[in-house]
Amino acid sequence: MNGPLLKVENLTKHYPLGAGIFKKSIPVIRAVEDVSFCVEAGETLCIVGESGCGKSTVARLLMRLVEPTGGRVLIEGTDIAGLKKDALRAWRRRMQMVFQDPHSSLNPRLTAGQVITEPVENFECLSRKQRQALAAELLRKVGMSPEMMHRLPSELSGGQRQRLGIARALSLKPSLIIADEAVSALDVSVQAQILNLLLDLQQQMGIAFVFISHDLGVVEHIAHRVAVMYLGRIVELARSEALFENPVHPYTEALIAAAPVPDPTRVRLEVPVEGEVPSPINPPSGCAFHPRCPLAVERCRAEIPPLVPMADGRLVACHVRAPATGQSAAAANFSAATVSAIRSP
Ligand SMILES: Nc1ncnc2c1ncn2[C@@H]1O[C@H](COP(=O)(O)OP(=O)(O)OP(=O)(O)O)[C@@H](O)[C@H]1O
Repeated sequence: MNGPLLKVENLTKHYPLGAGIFKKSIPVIRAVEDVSFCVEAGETLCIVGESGCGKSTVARLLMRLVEPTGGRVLIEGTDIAGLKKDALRAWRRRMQMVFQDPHSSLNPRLTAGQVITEPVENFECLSRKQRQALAAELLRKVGMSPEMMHRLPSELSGGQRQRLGIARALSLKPSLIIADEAVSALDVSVQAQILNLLLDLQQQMGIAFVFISHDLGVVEHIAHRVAVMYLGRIVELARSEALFENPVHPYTEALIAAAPVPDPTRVRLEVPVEGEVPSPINPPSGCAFHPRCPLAVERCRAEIPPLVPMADGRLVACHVRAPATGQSAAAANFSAATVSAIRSP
């Protein structure tokens, strides 16, 4: 395969606030603004940021559950917006989603076996025997006993329900799984089991993940690369180790400073982020982070900083820490191309 599995170019989503008849310009919620990134086969890209920064909207745009206001999503080079019925169905097999709340995302009237085989049966007819064999195989794959196939979701624990959601996502042998806060509702020990299961499945089946989380501990455990979002925009995109060892954007630095430190040898940064996330209806001028940023200068109030490539390949949008030079600004104008430059090996 040439090029990345998933390429997102300048993706934008604005939700109109009402439909005023007399107003020429309707106010909008700027949920996602000019977001670009790629995901390689077998890679995990985590998207992090505070509540409301647009993470779930990115997930919904990737799955084409909502239409973008601008930008494109390409799977193996094909723009999903242009796909017609059959091609869209075929593409949907390749990308599956695992949701935060396995309880509400599983049909309570179907047995675990039916939940697992339902997506496949949308594409092909299975005999009773084939259904049972598939359900048993996938239950084993996610560490559950095949006997569980006769249980209803309400008869399973939270961790078992999330395993079931993963088994269902695996049934179509996807190349990419979008996991939106997939472990947030679980106890810490169950979270660790599910994360390790996802890592094992990635190794066995070469699945790529876009993993959305607000929990930096989880992200550090599983990410190859991390995109940090603030008020709809990516402000830093870097390899995971580099990001956690040496965050460059002041917002990334503050997020890491505010996270609990499981490793006692790591020195906690001093200034956690203060203040509220501003409204996405009327975001601050220039860099949206400037009202909360200890480093803000006049330029931050006036100009939106472009994502600029740094010496180690990461991308940072900050006038102070990553000022755009003539050359880097030219590269940043082609942000999608720039993002491709730091694809995983
Ligand atoms: N269907 C919608 N209609 C209007 N506004 C929406 C809609 N969906 C999301 N938003 C708004 O878009 C912004 C981004 O929301 P989104 O759910 O993507 O953020 P998030 O980072 O996933 O937050 P959380 O971690 O709390 O789920 C928020 O201001 C939200 O209120």
